[in-house]
Amino acid sequence: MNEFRFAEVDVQYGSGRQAMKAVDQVSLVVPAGKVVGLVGESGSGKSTLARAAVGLAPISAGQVLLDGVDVRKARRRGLPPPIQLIFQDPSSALDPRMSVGASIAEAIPRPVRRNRATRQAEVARLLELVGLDPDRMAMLPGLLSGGQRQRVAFARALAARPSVLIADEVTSALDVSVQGGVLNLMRDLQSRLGLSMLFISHNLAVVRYISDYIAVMYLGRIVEAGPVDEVLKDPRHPYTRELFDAAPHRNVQSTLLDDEMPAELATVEPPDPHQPPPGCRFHTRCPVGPLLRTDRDLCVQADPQAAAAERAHQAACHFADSPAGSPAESAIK
Ligand SMILES: Nc1ncnc2c1ncn2[C@@H]1O[C@H](COP(=O)(O)OP(=O)(O)OP(=O)(O)O)[C@@H](O)[C@H]1O
Repeated sequence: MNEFRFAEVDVQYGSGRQAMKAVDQVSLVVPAGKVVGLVGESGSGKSTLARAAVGLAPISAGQVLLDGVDVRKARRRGLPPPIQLIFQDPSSALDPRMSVGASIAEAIPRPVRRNRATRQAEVARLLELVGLDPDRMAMLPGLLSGGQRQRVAFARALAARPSVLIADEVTSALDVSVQGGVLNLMRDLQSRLGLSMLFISHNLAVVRYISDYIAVMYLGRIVEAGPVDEVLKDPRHPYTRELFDAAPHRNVQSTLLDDEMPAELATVEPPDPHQPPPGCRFHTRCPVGPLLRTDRDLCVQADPQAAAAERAHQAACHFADSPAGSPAESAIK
């Protein structure tokens, strides 16, 4: 089991004129035991979605479900949190004045934690699981390297025996030389423990390496999702293509429509998230719809939704299936 799902989730910050939906109607499935990579430019709402899953950002509509059950119910009942979020900066999860062992022990469920011997044994097991010598349990986190601290943060996350891990840019603050080791550890633990994982990263090569599926976020919405190789090979949303074009690893992108894409569009600032554009949110930056002059109104007026909720590879673009031709009926709400 362990199917993890965002069902039409909204997250709103502020109220009145300051109100802003950082996450808007997001539906996304992480199939049991699989990894979904979540990408999108800065400010698109990736971290907000992650934080909403663990109760750190306010869900104003929709639900986060684990095997069909609203995770807020488990939190209210005081059960061990089934979803664990690991941040970019491991220091935020570790108290610098607490030993590594004490930090991990704090997250161990009460029945195991209560007895000193079982607690120590569990801490040692968790440290070994993340490739650290159990002797390190007496050390303060400040004496460890960045990579080792991130491993301790994993151990602490795993102490609660979660079903789902959310990793938010977990390797981006690390030295390049240790990033590979930490990534391999994550992938190994995820498959060995059968965890479902949402993996947020700016690095497409890393996402491709670790993920089974990929979801692309733009201005609070998921605009494209599907099996990672399929989406990387044949991105159907113009935003996804632009994002991939900007990536240093050009082998992940399609050249579809490149000829029609004015170079300066890539530098256009994203719209104000307090006032997202009507219709398709990407139309102010999009090189496709506006070029097909007769259909421009469609992009400005109609909000494209991904076709069928469970379709394998989907893109929320009126022209997703027919970029140079007529609008794709199935993609229109
Ligand atoms: N606590 C908050 N209060 C108000 N607005 C917020 C808060 N946290 C984030 N935002 C806003 O919500 C939007 C989404 O931010 P978020 O950090 O989720 O994006 P992101 O895709 O994770 O970006 P990055 O890749 O830079 O981490 C942004 O416009 C941001 O300014």
